[in-house]
Amino acid sequence: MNSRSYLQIRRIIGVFTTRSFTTMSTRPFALERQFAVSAVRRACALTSSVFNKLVKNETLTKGDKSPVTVGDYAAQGLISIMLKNSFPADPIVGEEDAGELRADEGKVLRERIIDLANEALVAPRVEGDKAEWGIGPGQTKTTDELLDAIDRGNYDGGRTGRMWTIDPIDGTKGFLRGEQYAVCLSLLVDAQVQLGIIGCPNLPLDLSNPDGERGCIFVAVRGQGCQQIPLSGASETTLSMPTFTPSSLTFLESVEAMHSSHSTSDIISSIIGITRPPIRMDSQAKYGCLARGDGGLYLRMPTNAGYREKIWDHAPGCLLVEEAGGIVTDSRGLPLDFGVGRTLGENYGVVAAGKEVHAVVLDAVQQATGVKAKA
Ligand SMILES: Nc1ncnc2c1ncn2[C@@H]1O[C@H](COP(=O)(O)O)[C@@H](OP(=O)(O)O)[C@H]1O
Ligand SMILES: [Mg+2]
Repeated sequence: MNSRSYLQIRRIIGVFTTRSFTTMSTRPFALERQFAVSAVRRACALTSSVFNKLVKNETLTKGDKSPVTVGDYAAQGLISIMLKNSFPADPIVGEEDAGELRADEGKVLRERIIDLANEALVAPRVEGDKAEWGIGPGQTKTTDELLDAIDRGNYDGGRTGRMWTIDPIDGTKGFLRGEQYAVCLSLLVDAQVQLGIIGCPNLPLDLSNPDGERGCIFVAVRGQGCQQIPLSGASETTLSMPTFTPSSLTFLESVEAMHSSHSTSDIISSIIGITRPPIRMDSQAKYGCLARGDGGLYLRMPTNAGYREKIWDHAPGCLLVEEAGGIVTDSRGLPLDFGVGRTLGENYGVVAAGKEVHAVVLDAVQQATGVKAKA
């Protein structure tokens, strides 16, 4: 066989295998999963670039949150543009809206955001990316198109139909500290999370080796398990939560004591007999870590009775843990309800743990907080 016909055969095989994976797959939500991995990978590259350009190399005045604002808007714009091209009928519950950017005072931020979003949109396509998603060379968008895309995140949520949630930079405080943050996306159908995905550009693949390789995507489709995909391009692994005894648990919790009461977690921990110090980490990276076996327990105990948890802060992570074999409830033992609207409604905290220990932990949570079990 001459080299030309060999190359032609290789091309045909290549086309056939790509098509058989993307369009002939019968797995539910196969296209959505492929899309979500592509969108989150691109958004992770964007947020890493924001960190390197605007946080690491600029002297920020204390309290200056502009880099995270730029990253938040640009990443939501990027994902929303891709969603509009891919699943145009699906509404979006996104953390950001473009109101402030449209005002004259928003001009400087707006220009930075448009540049960053366009830079991310035109980056070359990699395996799994589709041109029809609006990505690749030449796919720049105008300012109005991007602002409109950001504003597509204003859906009110609810109990019926398909909808996506976007948290473009979850763990904004961790992002600014150069620690953990996550790009989070989920697909809900009739208030059930069917697909959850979070990209964690700074997360060590192995928490016990913090100087080792960093950066991964966690993805789960309901009924299809939870996988970890290294951002380096190495192949994915399926995750399952190991079995813990109550006293062998280490609990994961927020770095910010305003987001989750450290003192309540301490009381719960001593009731259970946990002796190890907590792993404190920003963002939904906690759910991904729990799914892959780090710690065994994630506690989020309310600090402010008036605060309503947002659905984009929990929908993706919740499915990751459930698909890895864990249980996620509130402090009453009820499943998190993603059908109330943009928030989880009444705030009763989050208790995420392995099947074997969840009941013991829940009992300790109820003793410590006085919250009553479900009727
Ligand atoms: N008082 C409060 N109680 C609980 N969560 C809060 C809160 N104030 C803000 N948050 C949420 O906590 C998220 C971060 O969670 P964590 O502490 O686990 O990193 C924030 O997401 P953003 O960083 O996307 O704004 C924000 O939505
Ligand atoms: Mg968030």
